[in-house]
Amino acid sequence: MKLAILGFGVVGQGLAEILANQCEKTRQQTGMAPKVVAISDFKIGSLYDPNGLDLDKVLHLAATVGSLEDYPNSATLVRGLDAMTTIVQTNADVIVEATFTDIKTGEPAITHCKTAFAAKKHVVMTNKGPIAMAYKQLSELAAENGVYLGFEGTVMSGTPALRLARTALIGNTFTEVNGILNGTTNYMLTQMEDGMSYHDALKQAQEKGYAEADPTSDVEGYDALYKIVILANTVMGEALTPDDVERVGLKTLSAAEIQTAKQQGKRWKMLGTIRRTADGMKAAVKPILLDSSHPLSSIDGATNAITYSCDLAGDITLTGAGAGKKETGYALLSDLVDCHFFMEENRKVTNQ
Ligand SMILES: NC(=O)C1=CN([C@@H]2O[C@H](COP(=O)(O)OP(=O)(O)OC[C@H]3O[C@@H](n4cnc5c(N)ncnc54)[C@H](OP(=O)(O)O)[C@@H]3O)[C@@H](O)[C@H]2O)C=CC1
Ligand SMILES: N[C@@H](CC=O)C(=O)O
Repeated sequence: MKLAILGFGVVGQGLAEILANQCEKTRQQTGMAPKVVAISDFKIGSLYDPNGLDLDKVLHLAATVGSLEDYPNSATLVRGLDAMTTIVQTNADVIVEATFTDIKTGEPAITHCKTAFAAKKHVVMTNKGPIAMAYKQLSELAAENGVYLGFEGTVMSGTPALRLARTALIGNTFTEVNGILNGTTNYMLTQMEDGMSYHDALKQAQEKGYAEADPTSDVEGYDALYKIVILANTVMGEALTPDDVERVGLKTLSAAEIQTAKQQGKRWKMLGTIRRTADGMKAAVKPILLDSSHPLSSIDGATNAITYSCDLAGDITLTGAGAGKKETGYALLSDLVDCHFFMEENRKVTNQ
């Protein structure tokens, strides 16, 4: 499995660290032996070596100088390829899409996916744009081209919120889904309950690698809205679009309201909700005041949680990291393992 990583920020580096340190363990467990052949990033630079890149050197340069310029030259090394050229002209068979999530168009990541599929390359991604804006089209294109499309990290980072619903809970109809789906705002709310200012709490969330490149996406609720749309489309089988979701940002909540709630033993949470009703699907992302008895009220920091209300299995709640370098890198690893099994299955069918 030869990988090209598009976007080498928090998440791209999170995956590279896991591959550099724990690849042997994964190989023993699954038989998967990935090699990173290309990295393409606006900020840090781009490298391609068809024989594979030295991840320890790449990660050292990223951490110390924030540039890949000093990566050693070799007869096979190519520098400076942009994302599209990396997809089309390298020998990578799996594209890892970890560029920024554009909340208006989902581009250029949607085009990255389409280009990869046309070139018969698999895609795994944490970028929410393509799945929120074009899931149906992209999943159909992937199927037509016989390639894998993985997107576990788009909702709740490395906590397997999508895989749980799409595999372990199969056979249920989800009547309602409720979740704390944004790590940044939950982290901010937790800090603000302890008296920190809105701006300091946001700054800390950014420093910890939780926030989007443009944190407006987190605090105004767009990031959680995208996740609600992804859940509706990929788990509930409902073609909801971003315009179908009511959205109220965190800024509408004052520090005084957060403190008053605390004194009353209650907590404000940015809650994402999708409900099946007699009038169709109702979806929203907004601050909601929860009693301490509510199952989602005790969720602190960058932790996320989701409750699937199932017609057969009842209410099932999953809690875990909603953001972070290692955690989101792990989400990509879990998709790569799934992709590896998909590739193995295809190989078997072709050889029969
Ligand atoms: N951080 C997290 O915990 C999580 C993040 N995600 C998603 O994963 C993706 C990556 O997040 P994260 O790593 O935190 O973001 P970062 O901003 O840390 O890294 C993204 C990197 O991609 C570069 N980039 C942007 N567009 C392109 C492009 N077209 N071609 C090449 N490089 C590009 C950026 O450069 P520049 O800065 O110059 O634009 C930046 O270096 C996002 O879509 C995010 O929504 C999902 C789950 C959790
Ligand atoms: N910015 C997002 C990152 C994960 O999707 C968040 O804070 O949850």
